[in-house]
Amino acid sequence: MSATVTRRAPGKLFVAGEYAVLEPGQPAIVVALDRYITVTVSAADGAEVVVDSDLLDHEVPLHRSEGTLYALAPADAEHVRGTLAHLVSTVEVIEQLRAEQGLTPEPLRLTVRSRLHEQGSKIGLGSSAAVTVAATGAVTGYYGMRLSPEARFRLALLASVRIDAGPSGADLAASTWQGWIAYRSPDRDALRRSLHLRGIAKTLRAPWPGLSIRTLPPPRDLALRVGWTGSPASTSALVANLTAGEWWRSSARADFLADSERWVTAAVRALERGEPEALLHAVRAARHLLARMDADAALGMFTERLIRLCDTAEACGAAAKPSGAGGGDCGIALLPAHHSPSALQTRWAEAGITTLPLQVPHPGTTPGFEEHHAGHGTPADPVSASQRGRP
Ligand SMILES: Nc1ncnc2c1ncn2[C@@H]1O[C@H](COP(=O)(O)OP(=O)(O)O)[C@@H](O)[C@H]1O
Ligand SMILES: C[C@@](O)(CCOP(=O)(O)OP(=O)(O)O)CC(=O)O
Repeated sequence: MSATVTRRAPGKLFVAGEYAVLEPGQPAIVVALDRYITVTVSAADGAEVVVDSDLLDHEVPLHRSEGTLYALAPADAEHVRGTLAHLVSTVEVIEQLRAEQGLTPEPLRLTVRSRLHEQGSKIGLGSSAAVTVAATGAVTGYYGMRLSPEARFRLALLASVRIDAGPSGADLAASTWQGWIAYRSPDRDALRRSLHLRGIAKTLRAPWPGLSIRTLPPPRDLALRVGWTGSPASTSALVANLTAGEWWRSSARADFLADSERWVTAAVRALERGEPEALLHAVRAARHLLARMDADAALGMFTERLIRLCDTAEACGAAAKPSGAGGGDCGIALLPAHHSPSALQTRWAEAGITTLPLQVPHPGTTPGFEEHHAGHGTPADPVSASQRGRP
């Protein structure tokens, strides 16, 4: 009998700095929420790797060839680079790291259960990050690799970058450390090049200029409320539109980045100093900045429903904004303690917005994340970290 390892990782929302954080070194604030994806790894039977995800109606058996996973059944090939892409890339990255150290892979069975979807539809809390972080923890745990949270975060970002160097990784940081996080992204294109040129271990150990991750105190005297528009949005389509458009190459982008840095920094300072009024002001400024960018770039971030979500929350005394890429998904409101959450919930319901009953989990208390630590620079050396064949 082999050991079974289970890890869970939470979803997240952006508080400020979305889009700007795509630029290496630009800051954002993200927050983890208490809806999780759980990944369990055990010994596979009948195939080298078997994936059982609740996004598919059947298990997918895979085989390995030179560090890459392939579907055994031709009909499953689309899933390997589609629905299962994040899981598959995570396993490949970890096994390639082990291969660089002369360690052979084991038969693996991955079982994935998500609370980040409702009736097969994502609710906009970052399921790709949660599944990648949970799978990184479960697979490295199964292989007996004792890695720091930063090493696991870096592995998760490399798994993500192999699929698409676009995403900033802020969601992976929130999912890894939980609580409120200040994040600046590394250059993901450079990481991708480094993976090709130098392999996994050297890339993990190298400095990642631009990357910074810091835990923040939660806001004082303000409640975070989450409103769901009910319509899923495609982050990758919105980001692709923005980066392909004229605005991306205009001077307006540089102004946007400077203003975003200013307001995210103000929000970070307000959190650190426990100044609710300053935080509300910064969140409102971040909303208006995004609205201007949206109009200038003709992006489609602020849908009618997201505007209603924000305006209704403001009328109830909160500061509100869309969270993340927009175009649907969720918005957030920071509601001063002396205002009624039930009044906001009622007004949101009248405006067609569902209040999601979410809380921010306390950092470090969730099984699977041993430390409440976020740092800069290089992680604990993942290569010399103790590794066994199987626990
Ligand atoms: N339950 C799950 N099982 C396997 N993979 C998942 C699961 N949930 C999410 N994923 C991965 O995350 C991807 C969704 O990412 P994305 O479209 O960016 O949504 P989100 O905004 O929720 O992150 C899926 O295509 C899949 O690769
Ligand atoms: C535009 C962004 O800065 C924020 C997107 O945030 P979302 O929360 O919309 O993303 P998903 O996790 O895919 O739901 C892109 C990024 O940071 O990668």
